[in-house]
Amino acid sequence: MEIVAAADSDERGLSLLKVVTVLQKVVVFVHSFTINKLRKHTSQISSTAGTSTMPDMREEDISTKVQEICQSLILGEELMREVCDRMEEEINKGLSKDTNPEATVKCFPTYVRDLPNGKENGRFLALDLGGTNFRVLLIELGDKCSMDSRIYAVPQPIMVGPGDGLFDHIAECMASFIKERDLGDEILPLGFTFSFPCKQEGLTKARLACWTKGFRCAGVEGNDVVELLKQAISRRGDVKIKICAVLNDTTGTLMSCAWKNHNCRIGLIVGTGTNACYMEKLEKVELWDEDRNDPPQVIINTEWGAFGDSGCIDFIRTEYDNNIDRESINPGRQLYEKMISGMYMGEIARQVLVHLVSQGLLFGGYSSDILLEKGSFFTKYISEIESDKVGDYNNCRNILEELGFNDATDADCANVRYVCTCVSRRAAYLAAAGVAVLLNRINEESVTVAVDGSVYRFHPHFHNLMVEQISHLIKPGIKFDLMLSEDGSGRGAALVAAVATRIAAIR
Ligand SMILES: Nc1ncnc2c1ncn2[C@@H]1O[C@H](COP(=O)(O)OP(=O)(O)OP(=O)(O)O)[C@@H](O)[C@H]1O
Repeated sequence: MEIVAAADSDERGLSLLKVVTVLQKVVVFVHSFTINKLRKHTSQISSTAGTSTMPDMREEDISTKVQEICQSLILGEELMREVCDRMEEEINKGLSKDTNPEATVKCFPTYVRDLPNGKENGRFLALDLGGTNFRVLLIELGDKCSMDSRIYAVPQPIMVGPGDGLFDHIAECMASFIKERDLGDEILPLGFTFSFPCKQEGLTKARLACWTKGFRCAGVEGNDVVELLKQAISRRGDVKIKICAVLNDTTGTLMSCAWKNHNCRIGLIVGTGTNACYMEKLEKVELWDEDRNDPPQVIINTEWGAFGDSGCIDFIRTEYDNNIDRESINPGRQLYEKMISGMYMGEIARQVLVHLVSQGLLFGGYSSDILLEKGSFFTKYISEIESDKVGDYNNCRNILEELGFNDATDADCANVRYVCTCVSRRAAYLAAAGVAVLLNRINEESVTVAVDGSVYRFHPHFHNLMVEQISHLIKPGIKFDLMLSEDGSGRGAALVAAVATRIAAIR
C-alpha cells in the first residue's frame, strides 16, 4: 500500500516536473522575444540620437535597460573634475605636517632626490616583491642595461602567514639565485623594490604602513622591512649583500624611464594595484625634515590607491564597488585602487554581469555556476573581449564558453562587451584624473609619465582612454606623453641604488 502511494506520488512529481520544464521554456522564449523587441526599439532610439560615447562599439546593439544599469559606471566631465579637485585636496593633506596623520593619500617622501643622468654603471641585485610574483634580478648597467632574472611564486599560505615566513622565503629565493649564478664571492649592491605602502625614514629604512593586494603577513605592519630582510638573511648566514635602497615600484618605474628620458617626472602603476609617484619641490613637502640642500626636490610616493578611504569619492562609487570592498580582505581601504586595478576590474565586471542576468537582461536570465563564483571573470578577459573587432565576438564567445555559456547570442556578447568597456573606461579615466592632478602640480611645459603594469600594458584601449581624459583635465599649455616603462622594478631598483651611491660619493 505504502509502496503504491509512493509510486503514485513519484509519477505526480514527474508530471509536475514536465509541466514546470515546459513553462520554463515558454518563459525563456517570451523573455528573449521581449528583449529582442526592446533591443530593436533601443537601436532605433540610439540611431536617431546619433551620438556614441563608446566609439569602439555599436551602442545601438545595447538595450536601454543594460545602458541604464551601467550608467552608474560612466563618469562625465563634471564628475571627473570633482574627482580631480578631491585628489588635489587629499595630496595637499598628505604633504602637510598637521594633516598628514589623518590623510589617506599619505604622500610618503622616498628619499630619492635625483634622477639618473644616463651614465650609471655597474652590477646590481634587485628584489621585487609587490604583486603577483616575486623576482630576483641581476642587472648590469652601462651604455645598455642587461638583466637576468627569475620569478618565484609566493604561495598563498606565505602571503597570509607570519612575516618571518615571508622574509625567510625571500631570502631563500635570493640565496638560490645567487648560488645558481655563482655570485657568492661578490658583495653586490642591492635595491629592494617593495611595493606596499611604506613610511620611509631613509633610503634604506621603510616601515610598512599596511598590507594591500592580498598580502596579510602578521608582524610586519609598523616594522622596517629592510631590517626584517636583513634578519632573514642573517638567519641563513649564506648570503652576502649590501642593501643600498628600498623603493616602491612606482619609483622604479619613474627612474627606469628617466634613465634615457630626461622629461620624466611621474611614475604610474596600473597592475595588481595602482599607485603613482612624482618629483615634488621640497618647499611643498612640509613633511620633509631632512636637509634642504640641492637638489631641492624629492620623489613623493603618493600611495594614491587609498584615495577615497575618507569617503571623499563615495559620490562615484557603485553598489558593485561596495560589494567588492565588503568581500575583500581589507574592507574600507584602497577604495580608488579597487575601482581601477587588475586585482578588481574583472570582479567588478562579473558583479555587473551577474546583476544583468538576475534582471533577465543576459543569457535569457540564466547564469552558469562558474559566473556565480567570485573571481571567475579574470581582468584579462576584459582586454581580450575588447580586443575583438567591432561586431566580431570571437574572443568574447570563447570566454563565455569557458564560463559555461555555450549558446550566447550576438546580443549577449554585445552586452558583455559593453559592460567590459564601461568598467575599463572608468578605470582608465580615474587613473587619468590622478595623473592630470600631478601634471598640473608639476606645471612644467612638457612631462613624460612612465607607466607600467599589466592593465596598462595589455588592455587594448587603456593608453588612448587615459590620453584622451588627461588632455581634458590638464591646464592649457602643458604637454605630456605616457610611456611604457620597461622593468621599473628591476632596472629602476638598480638605478636608485646607483644614484644613491653617486650622491653619497659627492657628499
Ligand atoms: N591581459 C591583461 N589585461 C588586463 N589586465 C591583466 C592582463 N593580464 C593580467 N592582468 C591583470 O594585471 C594584474 C597583474 O599586474 P602586473 O603584471 O603588473 O603585476 P604586479 O607587478 O604583480 O602588480 P603591481 O605592479 O601592482 O605590484 C593582475 O591583477 C591581472 O588580473
